[in-house]
Amino acid sequence: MAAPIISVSETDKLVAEKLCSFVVEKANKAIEQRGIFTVGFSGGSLVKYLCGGLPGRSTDWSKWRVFFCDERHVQYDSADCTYTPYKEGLVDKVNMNPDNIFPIDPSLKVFPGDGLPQFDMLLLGMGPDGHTCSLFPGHPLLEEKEKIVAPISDSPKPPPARVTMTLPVVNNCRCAVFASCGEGKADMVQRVLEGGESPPLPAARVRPIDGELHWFLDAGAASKLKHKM
Ligand SMILES: O=C(O)[C@H](O)[C@@H](O)[C@H](O)[C@H](O)COP(=O)(O)O
Repeated sequence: MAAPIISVSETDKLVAEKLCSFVVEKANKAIEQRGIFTVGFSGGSLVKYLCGGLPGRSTDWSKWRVFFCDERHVQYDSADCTYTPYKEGLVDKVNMNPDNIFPIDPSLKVFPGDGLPQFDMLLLGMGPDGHTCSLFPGHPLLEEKEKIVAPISDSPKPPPARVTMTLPVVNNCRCAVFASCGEGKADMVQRVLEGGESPPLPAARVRPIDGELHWFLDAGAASKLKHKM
């Protein structure tokens, strides 16, 4: 398991800029090597970073396949939906074929465990409690080993009903990327990256087995790290 590669930028705008350059660089390498780039998006601030920074970049969007690390169990027209702002803020803007973005189907109830998919990249956020995807501290889903996607009905972060990738899928990716900004995340970033807690916080459990792990932070979120980058 590779050690996390931490990049600190002064502001969240610079984080988004650096993050999007990194995503496109990895996408173009994947397309060159395997003809396709499979990526998972998360909700929260990442929507703003990616929709703000990806349109206009030089990549073959027809080779992208977009999935979701987690999604709220709401209809597509709900303000809580993660898919819709990406559809409007990225897919439609770059004329990506809508057939190449795979929203969670809210009508599905069971997510049978298939073979473990390997994503080229999973783009993750971290909540103030150290959650990532919809995997929350102390939640039994953290121990899920069979399902590749699982429902949760008691998310402490509203809305309560969500579906999420599980850790076996997340840790099977080629490259896991966190983007976290703001002083409000500083304590948790320090605990996740330097705390070595047991049991580990959800975001600290993201350690791709054969993949890379990157953290893009702004100065605020990195301000409590003891080992300055
Ligand atoms: O749909 C969601 O709620 C997200 O997938 C969630 O895991 C998010 O990434 C974190 O809560 C961080 O969100 P912020 O970066 O906005 O704090």
